[in-house]
Formats: sequence, C-alpha cells, structure tokens
Amino acid sequence: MEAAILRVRGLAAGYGPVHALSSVSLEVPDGAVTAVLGGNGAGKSTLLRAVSGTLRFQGGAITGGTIEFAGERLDGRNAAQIVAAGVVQVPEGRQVFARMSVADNLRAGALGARHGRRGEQEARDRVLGLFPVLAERAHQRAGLLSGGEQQMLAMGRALMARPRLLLLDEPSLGLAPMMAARIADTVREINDQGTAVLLVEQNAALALGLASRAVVLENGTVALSGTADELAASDEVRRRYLGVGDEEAAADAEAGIRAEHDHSDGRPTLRRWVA
Ligand SMILES: Nc1ncnc2c1ncn2[C@@H]1O[C@H](COP(=O)(O)OP(=O)(O)OP(=O)(O)O)[C@@H](O)[C@H]1O
Repeated sequence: MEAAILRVRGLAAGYGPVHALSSVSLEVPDGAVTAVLGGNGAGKSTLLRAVSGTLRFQGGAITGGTIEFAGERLDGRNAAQIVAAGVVQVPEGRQVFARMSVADNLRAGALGARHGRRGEQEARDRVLGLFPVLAERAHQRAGLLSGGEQQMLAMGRALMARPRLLLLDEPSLGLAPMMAARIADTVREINDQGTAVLLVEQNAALALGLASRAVVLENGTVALSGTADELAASDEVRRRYLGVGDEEAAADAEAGIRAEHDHSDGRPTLRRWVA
C-alpha cells in the first residue's frame, strides 16, 4: 500500500446531542481511490465534512480524535484553510451556484486556493479536458444543467482548487446508470492524473469497482476495512451492500468488480475492525 496522505485516528463527531461518529480510524493512500460504504445515517457524510472542515456549517463539530493530511493536522482548521492545504469536498447534492454561469462557478472554485493566474489556467484546462461539456455550456446558468452535468460542474469546481485529495459525496446519486458510469470513468481519470480520492457511495458496486481500498461504516464506526477485492468477496458486503442474494448473481457481481482490479490469489483476508 502506498504511503497514507490522510490519517484519521479515533475520530468522534456529532451534531449537538447526536453522536454521528465514534472511534473512526482510517488511512487514505496517496494517489489511490478509497471508498466509504454504509447505509443511510451510517456517518459517511459526517466523515467527509469532518475532514473538509464543513461540519460546523451543518451545526456539527469534531469532539475527539485527530485528522492528519500530508503530515499536518487538519482538525481545528477552518474550511478555507483546509482547501488551501489541498483537500476539497464535492458535497452531496452537487450544490452548484444555480444562478451563476458555469464559467463563474469554475472561477469560484479557484478562489481561496491561491495558485495564481497561471495555476488557475492550468486547472481550467484540466477541468475542461475532463468535462468538455462545461466549455460548451460556459455561459449557461448552472441551474439549467442536467443532474449529471451539475455533478460534472461540482467536480470541476472542486478541481479548480487543484486538490491533492478530492472528497466525493455520493457522486452517482440520482443519476441514470449511464451517467453514473460516465462519472465513475471520470473519477478514475482524475485519480490517474494523480489526485487521491475519498469516495462516499451508496452504489457499492460502482465504488468497489473504482477503489483500491474501502471501509464500511455502521452506526458511526468502521465495521469492516480491506482492499476493494476483499470487501467485494465478503458475504456480508455482497448481501448488504451489493444486493446479491443467490450464488449466480454473486459471481456476476464479483466478476464485474474484479475485472477492474488485478486480482492476486483470490483469498479474501477481510479484516473486521477492532477500535
Ligand atoms: N446537520 C445535521 N444535524 C443533526 N444531525 C445530523 C445532521 N447531519 C447528519 N445528522 C445525523 O448524523 C448521523 C450520520 O449522518 P450522515 O449524514 O453522516 O450519514 P450518511 O452515512 O452520510 O447517510 P446518508 O447516506 O443518508 O447521507 C445520522 O444519525 C444523521 O441523522
């Protein structure tokens, strides 16, 4: 496994009386895609918000533990400082600036990252290379884009800050399967270009196809962690998150996922997390 770029240790977080995360520890390797799976309310979004410093915008707070990015502590820093450090979140539901043009949304993404004009131009070239449709729609209001295009814009806006780590919250949510597959291809391309990705997804098949490692959150704690192959081979994950009931369907799902990975010996060594 590559060196970790993000290290979360014993993280606890909540919203007033609501304890959303407790004793969460995980490592995100540099340059790879790491997936976070889990059912509704498991704490996935809370984890991303804690890392990006946006928890307080939702009335939440970190109550314990540490978050370290590239050797520096992020917990205690505000959202703008965390963007400047190289971590940018694409929130669930896209949240593009609906009344602003596509071009202005992208411009807004570069604010605060302080990469200079040349850096901004390089970032824009990269974003428009990944999402040519955003160049075609540059002067259109963001609110008029389709759901898939808004997801592309939200990801493009985040990339304008030139993050080293991109946090993606449910990028496939509400999208038709073909558009979800296109978004997945782009996540792979973004990662191939050298950006580490922490991906929260309810679509476990899609997430495990993209990720090299994954964790499963249950009730605010890490229940399982391992390589994507190990998790994809786990009966528990297949039953609960891949929606696979019978053996034939299980084989199909696994074949689809394994096609994305170099599979070595095929023996799962899934680790049940002990906090
Ligand atoms: N802004 C908030 N105020 C109060 N409680 C919240 C808030 N956001 C989330 N919660 C609670 O925190 C817990 C974890 O929620 P979180 O949104 O992190 O889960 P999730 O795994 O992302 O679920 P989903 O897939 O439904 O978004 C849940 O009990 C949820 O009700």
